[in-house]
Amino acid sequence: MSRDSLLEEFMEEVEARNPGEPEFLQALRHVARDTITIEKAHAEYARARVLARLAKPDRMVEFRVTWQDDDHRIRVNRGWRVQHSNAIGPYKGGLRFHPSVTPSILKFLAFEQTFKNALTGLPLGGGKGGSDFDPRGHSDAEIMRFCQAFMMQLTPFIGPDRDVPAGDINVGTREIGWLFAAYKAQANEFTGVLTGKGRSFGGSAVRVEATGWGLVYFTQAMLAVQGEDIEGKRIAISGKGNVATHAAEKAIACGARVITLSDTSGTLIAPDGLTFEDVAWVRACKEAGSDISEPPRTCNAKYHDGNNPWEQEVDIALPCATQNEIDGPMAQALVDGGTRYLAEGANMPLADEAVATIAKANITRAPGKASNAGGVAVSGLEMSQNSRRRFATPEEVDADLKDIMRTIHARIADEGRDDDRIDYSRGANVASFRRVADAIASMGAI
Ligand SMILES: NC(=O)C1=CN([C@@H]2O[C@H](COP(=O)(O)OP(=O)(O)OC[C@H]3O[C@@H](n4cnc5c(N)ncnc54)[C@H](OP(=O)(O)O)[C@@H]3O)[C@@H](O)[C@H]2O)C=CC1
Ligand SMILES: O=C(O)CCC(=O)C(=O)O
Repeated sequence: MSRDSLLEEFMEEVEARNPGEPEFLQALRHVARDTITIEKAHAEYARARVLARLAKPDRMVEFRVTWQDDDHRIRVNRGWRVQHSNAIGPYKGGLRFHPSVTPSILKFLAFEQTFKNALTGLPLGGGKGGSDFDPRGHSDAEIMRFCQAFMMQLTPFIGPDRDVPAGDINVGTREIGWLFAAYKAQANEFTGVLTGKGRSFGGSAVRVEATGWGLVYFTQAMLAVQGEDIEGKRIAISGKGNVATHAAEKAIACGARVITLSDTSGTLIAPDGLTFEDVAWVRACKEAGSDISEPPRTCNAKYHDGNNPWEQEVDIALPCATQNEIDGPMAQALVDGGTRYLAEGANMPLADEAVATIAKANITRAPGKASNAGGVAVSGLEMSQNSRRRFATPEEVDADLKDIMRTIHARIADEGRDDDRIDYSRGANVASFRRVADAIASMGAI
């Protein structure tokens, strides 16, 4: 049977079992396409039915989150935790609070997380969770009460050796503090049950910066293969959150010119490059819950309506906002603008049509499960620091982060090398699949 026939047979069954879950099926298909023949060729993997097992999360809990707003009215949201796989370590992955959150989105994120975490080389399984709660328009007190109510429901399912959540969209250090306090009060124990904590109560240095910085370290490794350097390169970045702003700052510090940042309303375009002060203002907008439509007079950028930062002439694109943010026409705009490298800061930021357009144009593309793994890698280091009860310095953590990103690059480049080009996506899927599959195949039928 050809690879395509094997894939279609496999996907047909999975699609029948997961109707109405397009994001989950999209992520699954990418991984299955690269690994289905590996499973077939490896008797132990085939016997263990690794792909069929990974096509279903170990467990998924859904709960009601009931909380009270400032007017004492009862509000009701939905919450979930998807525990995808603990084959190589406790479930690990972020929490997202956003009105777009659905079971399909959390299942795709948890699925990707299992493979990403395997690439870090650390003992971390994969999970993801969140709620359809929209923090926009709510007071700080309301967001705090929501976090407390959410953790009331989540507490029985997590623990430092069971499942260790962290932040994701709209869940930053502040929310982790409120979630941690609620867990601590209910469980009556102080453990490293969450990562991304404040430094004063067990958080790791550099966790806040790690995803964006790691993305730049990975990009530098990709460029080095071609004998190039990030200095002087023009970079388009989407998003205005944690990943986008820290990637922007690190890129500027390395001598690159960051031409864009964006949010759901519009895009900042700075033909000569944003400054550190500009990025700090963008971060302040995110923290204040405001948009970026009115940059200060000192800002190097002009604001444009519409969230499309991809029409500029740049060397490198770093999508750092959300899944499927780049569609086919946006990808074509990147091609037309001369982009040669794309590294994903967000999880699955390219729609299928965009993946095909970027591949056809021979743009070197790093998949999020590799290029944005720096965040969860430092989360893994935070877990170790919590267990040892000893903390590393920012310099030590940054050195470890660099080392992890370079090692991920080297492993997946090795796995994805094809004559004179590297298919980083295939490399990442195959390298992570082997690690998870080896563990699953060693554990019998459970
Ligand atoms: N935080 C982390 O450590 C990690 C995050 N990621 C991934 O990175 C991505 C960003 O996460 P993070 O930075 O933490 O989230 P944040 O909540 O800090 O920021 C997300 C930002 O993205 C903006 N945004 C959403 N959709 C779009 C869009 N279509 N176009 C432009 N901007 C958009 C939002 O704008 P607005 O303010 O208008 O809503 C928001 O400001 C997600 O895919 C996440 O899963 C991956 C690895 C680790
Ligand atoms: O640090 C973590 O555990 C989660 C990071 C995350 O959610 C991600 O990598 O997408």
